[in-house]
Amino acid sequence: MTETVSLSAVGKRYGKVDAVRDVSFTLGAGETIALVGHNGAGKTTLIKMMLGLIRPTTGTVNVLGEDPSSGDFAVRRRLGYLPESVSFHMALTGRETLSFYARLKHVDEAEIPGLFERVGLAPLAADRPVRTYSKGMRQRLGLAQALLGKPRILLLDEPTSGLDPALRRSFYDLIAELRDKGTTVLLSSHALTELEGRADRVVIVNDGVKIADGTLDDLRRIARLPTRISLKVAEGTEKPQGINGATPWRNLGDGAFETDVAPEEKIALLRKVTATPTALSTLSVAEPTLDDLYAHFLRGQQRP
Ligand SMILES: Nc1ncnc2c1ncn2[C@@H]1O[C@H](COP(=O)(O)OP(=O)(O)OP(=O)(O)O)[C@@H](O)[C@H]1O
Repeated sequence: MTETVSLSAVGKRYGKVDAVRDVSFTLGAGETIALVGHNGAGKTTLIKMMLGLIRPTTGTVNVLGEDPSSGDFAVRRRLGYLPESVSFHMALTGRETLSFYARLKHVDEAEIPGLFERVGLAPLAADRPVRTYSKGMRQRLGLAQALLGKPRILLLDEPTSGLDPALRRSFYDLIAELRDKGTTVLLSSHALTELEGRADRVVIVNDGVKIADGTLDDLRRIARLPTRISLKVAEGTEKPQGINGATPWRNLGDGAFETDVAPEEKIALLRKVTATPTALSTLSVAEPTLDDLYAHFLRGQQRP
């Protein structure tokens, strides 16, 4: 995978605050990465260093082969950024807003109508002042602004806050389309559940330090959290063999049972309980969620 962004031992200190400490990771072309962390964990600071808006106190940042804070405009043109709180000039229309950013970025304004379509802002909305936009519409205008100039790298800070479920879905469809075209997409978010299955990789930061980095499967392997198996015994049948075995099951009443099983024992147990399929009326297997993994890695870091 072609590397587009690389951070090596990066640190950022604001006065007495160590906002980021010794963080290293790389991002690749066509990769969607979730940057996850509590409020104040250092996510925005990391994004601003990739944009060249602030310089690291220690370490180096490399974007498309250049130092983004060197003032080289060519690199910044290839970056799209959606800040956490988008604020536009309320008196300008959506179209005027995008024209303004297109001129700033030296991008051909012919792109603008296509962008309105792409982010689902109707042509009518384009000519209305931004003050009449809903929060979701402003967010979409922000995304259109970030997409100006067909960036190779998109840095999106909390991009789906303010979007309703339907808009979130269309937002992620758009992200998938961009990824297929080779764009690097970094999404900073607290909305862990919606990132599952959408981000190729997850980078977790806490208190300025990177505490985990990998695909969801990698993180599951490292965390070794149990899988929850829940089932219901079909009425009038004997309990399946696996329920009488060594595994401790919680009896939830009404024929329902659940247990948490270690990753390496999961398949063998499933084999046992499904040996007589007619003995079960329901069966579900829940792998640890990104929320569970996040909590696990935070706990690990807090251990002395
Ligand atoms: N300009 C600044 N001056 C002083 N401290 C700052 C500045 N910017 C950020 N910080 C501090 O650096 C730390 C990291 O902040 P940052 O905004 O990067 O976190 P974040 O993960 O983006 O948080 P959130 O999810 O709330 O946006 C926080 O303790 C914050 O108070």
